Amino acid sequence: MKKIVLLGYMGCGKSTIAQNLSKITNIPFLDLDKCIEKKANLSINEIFEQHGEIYFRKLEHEMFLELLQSSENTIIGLGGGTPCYANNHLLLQNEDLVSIYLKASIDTLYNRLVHNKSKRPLIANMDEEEMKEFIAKHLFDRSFYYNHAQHKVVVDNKTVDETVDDILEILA
Ligand SMILES: Nc1ncnc2c1ncn2[C@@H]1O[C@H](COP(=O)(O)OP(=O)(O)O)[C@@H](O)[C@H]1O
Ligand SMILES: O=C(O)C1=C[C@@H](OP(=O)(O)O)[C@@H](O)[C@H](O)C1
Ligand SMILES: [Mg+2]
Repeated sequence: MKKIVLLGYMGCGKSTIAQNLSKITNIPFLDLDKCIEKKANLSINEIFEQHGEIYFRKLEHEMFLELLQSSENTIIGLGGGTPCYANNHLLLQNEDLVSIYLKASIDTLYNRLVHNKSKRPLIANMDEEEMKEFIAKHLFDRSFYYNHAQHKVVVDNKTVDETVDDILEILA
């Protein structure tokens, strides 16, 4: 069994879907952000505030490598920016893993993130108008990296279970 890596923009459902996929498959799930928080003993917000984004990206790259190098079978939920720094996108094409881009539209992302921004330092201080514009531009910039995933699942208008089923079909 290969490691399963879920990627995509903030709010596309990486953490939620990884957790549910884990319940169904009995494959343990690791959230990259949670692993970074545990190792640094700081929340993602605190890392950004106290050390800045560049430092966070360094920790993120190191933790991604660490998780990939472990021999354990796992489902890994990345952070939204993980594929976009330190050439992490090239690791998505490694044959030892299955990488899946959870693709969501700007509207889906906006509707989820507008009520869920406080723990996401990149958008935490934006008003609604700013956020919509930011997501549109940022998603466009990042799509190049997300498109390095081996597989893509469109998540718009799907329940968690429906998205999990789509992933199970890829893994079958
Ligand atoms: N169909 C769905 N699939 C995934 N998440 C959903 C869905 N509908 C609503 N949500 C909500 O959207 C948010 C997705 O956030 P999260 O799983 O943390 O995404 P990510 O880790 O990609 O940032 C959660 O609050 C989740 O409850
Ligand atoms: O898109 C990003 O650059 C980030 C996404 C976050 O993860 P989620 O996508 O799970 O919110 C977290 O890693 C950090 O706030 C930066
Ligand atoms: Mg997450």
